[in-house]
Amino acid sequence: MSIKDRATRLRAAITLLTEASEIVIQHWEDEERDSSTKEVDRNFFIPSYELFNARRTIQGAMGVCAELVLDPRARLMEMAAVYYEARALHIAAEARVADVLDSGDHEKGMSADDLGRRIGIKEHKIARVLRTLCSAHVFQEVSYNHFANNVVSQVLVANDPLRAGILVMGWANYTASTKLPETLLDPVKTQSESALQTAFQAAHGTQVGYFEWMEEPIKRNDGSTQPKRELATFGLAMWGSGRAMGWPLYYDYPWQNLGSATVVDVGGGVGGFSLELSKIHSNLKFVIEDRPAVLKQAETVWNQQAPAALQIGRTKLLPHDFFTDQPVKNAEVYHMRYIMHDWPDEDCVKILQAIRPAMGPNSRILISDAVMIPTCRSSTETVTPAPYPLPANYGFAHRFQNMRDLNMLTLFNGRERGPDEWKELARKAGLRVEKIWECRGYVWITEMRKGD
Ligand SMILES: C[S@@+](CC[C@H](N)C(=O)[O-])C[C@H]1O[C@@H](n2cnc3c(N)ncnc32)[C@H](O)[C@@H]1O
Repeated sequence: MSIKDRATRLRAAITLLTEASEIVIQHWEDEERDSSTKEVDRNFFIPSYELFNARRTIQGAMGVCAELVLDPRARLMEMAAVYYEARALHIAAEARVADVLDSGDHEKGMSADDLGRRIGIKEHKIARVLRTLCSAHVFQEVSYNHFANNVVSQVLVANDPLRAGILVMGWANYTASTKLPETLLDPVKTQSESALQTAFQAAHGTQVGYFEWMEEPIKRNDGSTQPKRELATFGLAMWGSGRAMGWPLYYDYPWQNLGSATVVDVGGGVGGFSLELSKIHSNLKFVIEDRPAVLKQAETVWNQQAPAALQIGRTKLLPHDFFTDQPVKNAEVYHMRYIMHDWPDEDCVKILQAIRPAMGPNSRILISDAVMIPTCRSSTETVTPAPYPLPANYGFAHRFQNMRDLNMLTLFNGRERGPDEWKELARKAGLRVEKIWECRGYVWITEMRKGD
């Protein structure tokens, strides 16, 4: 790239940064004006489309600046070590550091000594873990060796679902990721599309799939058994990551037009998606389908959060294996969040084919998963690309989707899919993609209808 091209790209990125920053500042000012009348809960905040675009533009422009301005060798070395940031966050979540700091003096912070004593980690070690996170703008060091929450770490306070989401990424998933390089470089395994020949099986020394493995109890030395921590935490983690990454799903699909329709939440887990949706749209009815062990947890969650829904039958819990015929016929919605990305194509087609015969003329399948967009531009784009000089998918703003895609590859030989891949899956199952609903977050909704 010539110096002239490089300068043109950098200037264009800075112009985007400046313009998008003004939109963000305008939004802050509007929010400050409104704050006297309504309080904003950060957990449930949804940006306007303008703010959403400004945010991803800023993130994308930061990526262009990193590419053009930073020393490439140093950048690669930094990237090779970035998993330590994830480890540091994991430690902070495991030890509930955000909650402990919240119980102390918010202005002066808590000394590493005091914090270390409370959480059982030696003082200089927790200080270094937290300083790693402070450099990444999570937590703040208010004076030397004194730490407090910042606007980012504050969202972890009293937030068990979000904490669970972080822990699940850091336990079995992280361990599995250590075997991804050798699994991809193995001449046999690299050709496999099987959910039973992945880095996950190699790392955990098992023959079974992720969900079955989770349900296998751990044997204690005295011969007794205990459930895996992943099993106890997974449902909560899905709820937490759904709240963190997928809140716009409730607003960017016209649920309000569905009246008193039935939403069948296929593989619905503890029903986190349905629970939140039920609070916003009070006429919708729900059937949550999953494996029996998970539905036991769902019962506990619903009894705590919305007991009346179970009592009056507005929400039903139905054990169901989604590879077998869908038992609820003619529902308006068959919804699947974070299901299809867990499975290779062949299995996804089977899951869709098992629903299709139950569908009536007004039924639709709604798939809540990421929609992958390549970094390059093409002439047949179905999704509006980011402005020049950003990569078509906003680059840095698409990194989490790419990381999740690799997480799916690691655990299941699954994948996050792009528009053409969704169309192909639908076609193979006798369905068609009606519309991809672009939501203001990491997860979008792909709507499928019967193909005929
Ligand atoms: C990634 S989680 C998503 C849970 C839920 N949809 C959500 O978003 O919170 C995948 C879910 O699929 C369920 N699952 C896996 N295999 C299944 C099967 N054969 N039949 C029904 N559910 C299954 C798991 O128990 C788990 O709850």
